Amino acid sequence: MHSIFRSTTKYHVPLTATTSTVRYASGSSSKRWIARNLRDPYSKSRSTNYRSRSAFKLEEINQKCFRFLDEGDMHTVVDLGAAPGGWSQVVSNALGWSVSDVAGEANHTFDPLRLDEHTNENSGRGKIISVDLLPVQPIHGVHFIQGNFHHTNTDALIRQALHSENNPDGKADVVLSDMATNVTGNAAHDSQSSLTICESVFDFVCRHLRTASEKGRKHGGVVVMKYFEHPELNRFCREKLDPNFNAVYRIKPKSSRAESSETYFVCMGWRDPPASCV
Ligand SMILES: C[S@@+](CC[C@H](N)C(=O)[O-])C[C@H]1O[C@@H](n2cnc3c(N)ncnc32)[C@H](O)[C@@H]1O
Repeated sequence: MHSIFRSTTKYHVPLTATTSTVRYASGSSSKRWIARNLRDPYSKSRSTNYRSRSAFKLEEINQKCFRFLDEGDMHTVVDLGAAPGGWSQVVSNALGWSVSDVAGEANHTFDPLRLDEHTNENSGRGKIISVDLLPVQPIHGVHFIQGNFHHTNTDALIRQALHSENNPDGKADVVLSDMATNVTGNAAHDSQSSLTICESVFDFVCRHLRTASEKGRKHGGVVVMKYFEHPELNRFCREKLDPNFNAVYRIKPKSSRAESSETYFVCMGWRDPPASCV
């Protein structure tokens, strides 16, 4: 069984805890945390499928938004804030790469630096470039870059990874961002960080996203980005997203905890980059 551990005050408690493991926890907050996870269908199913609960959010977004990841011409995806790798697993699956590593066995043999040698046996299409401050265990089809998304050298590494013989213009078909800074508990500070991330992701999109016309499809050139409510977000959406995409949706997946203000912008059909992008 694939189990992921979360640190509590005194003990490591498996997320896949069964009622028999509840006795290892101490303190009422640990008990509340375990009880919540036992009730949570997404945490339970995570033990057999994905590395993170977040993976279900992307699955749901994909289902609600024309299954954009399943389009046969979706080849190049950038996943920003990828650790521990749930979203990258969903994309790897959608692009037809083997997901045997989800069960753990392929982690020992797969070398992401030798993607070409694995192409035949896994028969996936395209490339997923995943970025995070934290390490991500190998996933088929994923080129992982450990670094700070805000740093120019990380951007240079992404640019380099995007360019290939099969992707000569070095553009991405999809940009995903589930990035979030550590929650401080200060709502004003946390939502300000979220706005800053959204603005940086938009700048990234300006540099790296393929347009709808380059794609030849109205909904081509897709961005999914997480945000937390902020008074300035409506302005950001009105000035940056609405004019530059053919459709912009705000989606709160069922798998996102109700008590969290996290929501996702799903932007489809990147128009020709605005003057402000240059
Ligand atoms: C909610 S987690 C992402 C979960 C992921 N989508 C999954 O399904 O496994 C947010 C991630 O954003 C990353 N992050 C936050 N700021 C970042 C930055 N400046 N550069 C790169 N990664 C960052 C964090 O390290 C964290 O792993």
